[in-house]
Amino acid sequence: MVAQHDLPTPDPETPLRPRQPYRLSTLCVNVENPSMKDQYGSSSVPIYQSATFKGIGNEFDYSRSGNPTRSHLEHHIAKISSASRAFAVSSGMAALDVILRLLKPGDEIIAGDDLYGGTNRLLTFIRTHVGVTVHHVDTTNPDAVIPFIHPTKTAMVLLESPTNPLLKIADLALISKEIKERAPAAVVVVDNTMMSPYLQRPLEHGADIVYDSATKYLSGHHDLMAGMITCNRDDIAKQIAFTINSVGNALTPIDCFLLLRGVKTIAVRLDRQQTTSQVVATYLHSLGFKTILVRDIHQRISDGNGAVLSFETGDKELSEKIVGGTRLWGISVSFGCVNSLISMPCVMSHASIDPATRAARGLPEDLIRLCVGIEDSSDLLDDLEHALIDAGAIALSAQQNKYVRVPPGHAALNKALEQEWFVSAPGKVILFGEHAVVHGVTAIAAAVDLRCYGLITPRNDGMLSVRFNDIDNFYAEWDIMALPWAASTVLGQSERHPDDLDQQLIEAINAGPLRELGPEKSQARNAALAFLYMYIKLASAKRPSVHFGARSTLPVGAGLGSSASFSTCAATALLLLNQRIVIPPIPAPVSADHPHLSHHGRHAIERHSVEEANRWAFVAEKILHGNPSGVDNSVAVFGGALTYTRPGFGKPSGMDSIHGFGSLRFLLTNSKIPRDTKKLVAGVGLMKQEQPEVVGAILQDIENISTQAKRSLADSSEFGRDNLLRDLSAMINENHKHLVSLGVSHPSLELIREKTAASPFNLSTKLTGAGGGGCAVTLIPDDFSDALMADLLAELSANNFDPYLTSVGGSGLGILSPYPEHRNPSANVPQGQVTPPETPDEAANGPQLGNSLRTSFEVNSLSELSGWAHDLGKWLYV
Ligand SMILES: Nc1ncnc2c1ncn2[C@@H]1O[C@H](COP(=O)(O)OP(=O)(O)OP(=O)(O)O)[C@@H](O)[C@H]1O
Ligand SMILES: C[C@@](O)(CCO)CC(=O)[O-]
Repeated sequence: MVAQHDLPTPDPETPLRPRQPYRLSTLCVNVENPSMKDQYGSSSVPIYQSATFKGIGNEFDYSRSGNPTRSHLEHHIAKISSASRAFAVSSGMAALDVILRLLKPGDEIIAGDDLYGGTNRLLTFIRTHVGVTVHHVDTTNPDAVIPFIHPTKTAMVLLESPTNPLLKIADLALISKEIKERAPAAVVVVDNTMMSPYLQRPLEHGADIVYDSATKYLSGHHDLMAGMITCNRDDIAKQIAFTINSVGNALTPIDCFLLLRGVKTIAVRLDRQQTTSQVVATYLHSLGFKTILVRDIHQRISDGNGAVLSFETGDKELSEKIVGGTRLWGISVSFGCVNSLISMPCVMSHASIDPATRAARGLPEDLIRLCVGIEDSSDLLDDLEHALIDAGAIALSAQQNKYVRVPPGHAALNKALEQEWFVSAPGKVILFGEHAVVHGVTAIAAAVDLRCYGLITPRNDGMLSVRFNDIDNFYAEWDIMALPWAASTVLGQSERHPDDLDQQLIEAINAGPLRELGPEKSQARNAALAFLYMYIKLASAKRPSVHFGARSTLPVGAGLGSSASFSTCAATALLLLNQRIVIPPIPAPVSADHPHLSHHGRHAIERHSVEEANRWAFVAEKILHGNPSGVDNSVAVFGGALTYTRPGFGKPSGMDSIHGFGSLRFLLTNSKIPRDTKKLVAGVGLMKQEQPEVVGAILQDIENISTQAKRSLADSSEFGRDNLLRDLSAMINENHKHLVSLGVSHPSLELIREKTAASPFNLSTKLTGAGGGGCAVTLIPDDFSDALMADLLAELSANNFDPYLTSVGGSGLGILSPYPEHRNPSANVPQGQVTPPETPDEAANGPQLGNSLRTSFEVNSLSELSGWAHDLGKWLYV
């Protein structure tokens, strides 16, 4: 029914091919009004920015009563709304106000129960000030409306369909018919803002008056406020024109111009917005969020679903996080703009409805409303996904290789930026193949029962800090914004670190945050460099303010892989913080008798996460060691005992776990001679360059030892325990000799060898790790008596060495479970605001967070550390 204001369809050129009337999307673009031709033929309707018009008895005299730009707009909106008349006023609420002035005291209104908050507010006002009765009814059910219809008193029925934000649908056609039959004088009024005339024209379905907040889809750009009223009844039109003229709330000429301009693109905007909102709804639905979509009856009445959708998260606080975490989706009330918007109706657009009424009307407090714009749908999904991840609403499941919804109760656990992450990794002993492994030879190594621990604690002051208790209690802090971000090449969220270190970033860190650390602080400087390098590479998007602390029960720099276990802790903590790895939601236990996470937490970290941790630990090792083989970090991450062959030497590489190692007893003796792995490794490299044949032969011999040791360990049950121990002893001596030839022993290590080899001990010893000092490893036969051992320990201690009996092959990387049900409530964690006794000055230590593990972590004695960590709760291991 667009007859009166239809664009003239040209006469048929031939009777055989008559022209069709223009379709709606064409009508939307053509704003011409044949009866208001512009005197200059302007293509765009001019703005008649004039309050008055000269002359007597002309069409326009005063802009409150009429203005040419407004007439043009009203003609156009009537045309696309199947209306005979349209009126432009200053806002959607002004439109409703004008319509409600049709009522008189004693009249009754039947209105929906899920109305826009502003509509409710105005209805409440007229109820109390005008004496009109308002019945709120579930208009999705026409049967619920009928009992409230009074043949004479019902003066108006006010409908929204779909409703905002619950998208409830009213059968406009059926309700209009029922009303006309039962209360012929009542007018049916529809708020069509959610649809716009492009998608729904309620006048075609029996409504008497339709109004739109033209601030939304009609204009489309959120750059004006306007309301449109359309109708087909002259009697009503006359009253509306009278009210607008009397009240003076007609739309200004410039806003009429903007609205005319905006409406021309409504078809393309809404077509795209609808397509994208379908994509977004499908995405949210696939993640398992309760997503509200328009459907059913609506299909019969409208031409589309619109571009507003809602979803529930199950947790109001979580919803607030998601809404606050988007960047492309602007947090804003209102909808219908070319830009996408996100909001929480209960705290924003519908906050004016009291919570009890909201609850009674079924408006969930956690509901998130999405108003889809015309941006690229991939960008919108990407932004939404980031917000869901950051809020902890979804998490990566390596098993399913996709993001999955985190059960609402557990969402808080994955708020990685807000919680502490406590990790640990073991040191290692290399039995065969150190140094040679750098040059492609297979090494045999195992985890020892001494560990490094790393703790990341959130700060909230834009600072980043580290404390290395084991390195003269080193503490440093930096302003995060002042870190050399510009020097770093950015890595995508799932991108791997390239093989080569970013030298530009290393130089920038050394010249910037670390510039004041002289050579005497090289240990702390290197550790801080590795940490800052990974922090900048991994945190470029979020830049969280945190404190990182590392402590080790391992001797630092003594050949037991302290750097690899430190690297593993720092890398893993940063990966967890930045959600590059996640601890997947715990599945519900199958039964009380078979809870998950048994097996002492083993295999509780997904493979993909473990490999990612190992890759980044290797990056840190490169910073600390220059040219590491990767054996140390692989043991620190995977634990157990393994053979390791570095890639790139034209033979099979990788690692294999070996068994039979765990039953062996070793004595580790720290010579306490400081040395530098980086220099020692570089020294062997130089020797290889200068004497390739000599070194080549040594490397080949070490390879033979590793191969034979591996075979002996694998076959030990067949050849007997005694043979195994004898073979290993011989190979230990032989491997050590080769290390001496490579120039990496030290007189103190030779002394340890001499002492342990002497009668009555008769033991085999070799240096382990990089040598040059550090530790020696001695194989202890099964029949070595306690008394002999006591003598040996006394002898070594008397020579100022630190002997230590260890077991090997234990757990690799561990992460303290983030799930509260795994935490030990009786663990010694201080409550409330705490200030460590040794570090009273907040300025020098950063602010302390309540209930943080940090204080205990830093002040516990070294001997208490591992017991305390163990008692905190369940540790998840590789
Ligand atoms: N607990 C720790 N806290 C801070 N930094 C540490 C810690 N443990 C190791 N590091 C870093 O690692 C460096 C020690 O690495 P180095 O390679 O010299 O010893 P190692 O790893 O124990 O020996 P190897 O590599 O021969 O097994 C330290 O100088 C420091 O930079
Ligand atoms: C010396 C070395 O072989 C072991 C250091 O623990 C170096 C390495 O493999 O990276």
